[in-house]
Amino acid sequence: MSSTESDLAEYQERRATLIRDDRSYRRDIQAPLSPAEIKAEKIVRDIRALEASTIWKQEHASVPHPFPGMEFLTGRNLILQTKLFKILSKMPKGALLHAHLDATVNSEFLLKLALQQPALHVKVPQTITLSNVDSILPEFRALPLDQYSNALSVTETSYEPGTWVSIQNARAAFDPSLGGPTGFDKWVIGALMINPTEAYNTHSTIAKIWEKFTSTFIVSAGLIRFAPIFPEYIREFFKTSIEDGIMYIEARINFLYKTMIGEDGEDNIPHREWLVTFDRVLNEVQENMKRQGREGEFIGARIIYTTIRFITPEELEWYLEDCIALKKEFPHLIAGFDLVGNENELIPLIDYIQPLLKFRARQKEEGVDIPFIFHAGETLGDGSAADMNVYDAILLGTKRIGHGYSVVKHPKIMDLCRERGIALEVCPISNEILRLCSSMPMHPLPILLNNGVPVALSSDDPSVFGNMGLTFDFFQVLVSSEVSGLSTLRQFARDSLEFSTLNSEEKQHAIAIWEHQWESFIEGVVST
Ligand SMILES: O=c1[nH]cnc2c1ncn2[C@@H]1O[C@H](CO)[C@@H](O)[C@H]1O
Repeated sequence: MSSTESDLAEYQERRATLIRDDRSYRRDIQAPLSPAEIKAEKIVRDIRALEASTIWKQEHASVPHPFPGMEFLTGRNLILQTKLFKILSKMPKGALLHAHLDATVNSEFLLKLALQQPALHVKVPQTITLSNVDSILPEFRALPLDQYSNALSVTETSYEPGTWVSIQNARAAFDPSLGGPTGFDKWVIGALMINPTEAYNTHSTIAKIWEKFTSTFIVSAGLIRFAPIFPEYIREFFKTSIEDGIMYIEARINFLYKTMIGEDGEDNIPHREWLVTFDRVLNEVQENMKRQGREGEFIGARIIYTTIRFITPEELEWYLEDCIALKKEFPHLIAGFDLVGNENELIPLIDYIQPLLKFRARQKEEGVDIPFIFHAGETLGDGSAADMNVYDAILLGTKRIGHGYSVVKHPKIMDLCRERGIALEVCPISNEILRLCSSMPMHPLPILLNNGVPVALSSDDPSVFGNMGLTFDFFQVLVSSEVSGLSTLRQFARDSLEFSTLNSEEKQHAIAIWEHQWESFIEGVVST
């Protein structure tokens, strides 16, 4: 070798060492790949490269500036056309660890469920017209029989503001100039979802998008918090999750309302009945899977108890006691406790510190174990109360962190997450739509991965964002990094089980099933 050749070789070696060192914390490069995985990895990377230079480079009438990882709501239709999406939709995803139950079922499906319920009524503060239809929100409620209304329409000038109209009537009589019944559906769906114009134009700040976001939950609560709909809603959530390759779920349920409305229209069904229903549907779905010989595809679901960060510390005590009582009665269902809502505007964890510390002691007395699984750091703030929530979540012993978007600002926290195995439930599409970043290449996920922080990718509120299942989030991540590949997605799926609240035996069982599914998936990729 001439001296320049040996210089070059030495340089290449130093370069490789530096890159290796820089990536040495990454969890996705630890396990060796099988020959089939190596092939599949290459196939997927080739397709990604091809689609980056075709689909994502072409002009499309409705997508003025396409690029891989672009704003989800604008790029969604293009994503659906890719081969990569088709492949990922078949991938076994492991567990879904971060989803708010009341935002998990396709909005059109929810509306269909609602239209079958004669008890459900709608009211509005003023007659709906062409000029206000986009800004007036429907309020839904199931009424007792003696309060059923025979008012016909919310679009007639004779409509008396604030009167209940049965949703079937309201839909049938929705004015033809507003699109008739289809116009009614469009109006309701628009109130249940965030559309691209809102996310990227009219509401494109964190404060404004949260206003719209929060309003969708108020509208949907009127439909979901109704005993005849609740079980069908959960059933659909499980069914569609299974179809997307999700085998286990830890769903956050909002227990802020202390009761649900019963079939008779009375608002008096307590939380324990909600859990009885959840358990029943879970068992039915699992039985059904078993009959089909598919029990491995759905090993279960649990609940993370949540309430909202605007209650007072005194009120929190009631919810913590409620959570303990539910855990005692349904130990297999309650997986953890969390506080949710817009961290930028609501009460920080530190203000709840007394009841939260007391919760630990109360659990000891009652002989139960309910881990905190806190939302924290879902913010752009640097040292803001929302950013500081990360410190309190860690000090309070959180098992995982919901979002943790601001964790990358805190090297010590990243070390602790890596060392103690505190996984982050990262929700890429949610973060982008809620305006923390404007596209996936701007998302801090690679910083977490390179620091060895365990990550479980999650969908958060798929019915509001339109990212049903986990395939869309996996897709956005895969097309936005050249380091990440199929083995990165494998690690997310595996870690979602590893950092779940399953006990070690259940985990082993789940991971064994998942590994089997993964092998078949890889075979499928290789043989296409
Ligand atoms: O990304 C999120 N961060 C914080 N809170 C959320 C998020 N998504 C939904 N919720 C909250 O959960 C409740 C419904 O269960 C809603 O009140 C909503 O504000």
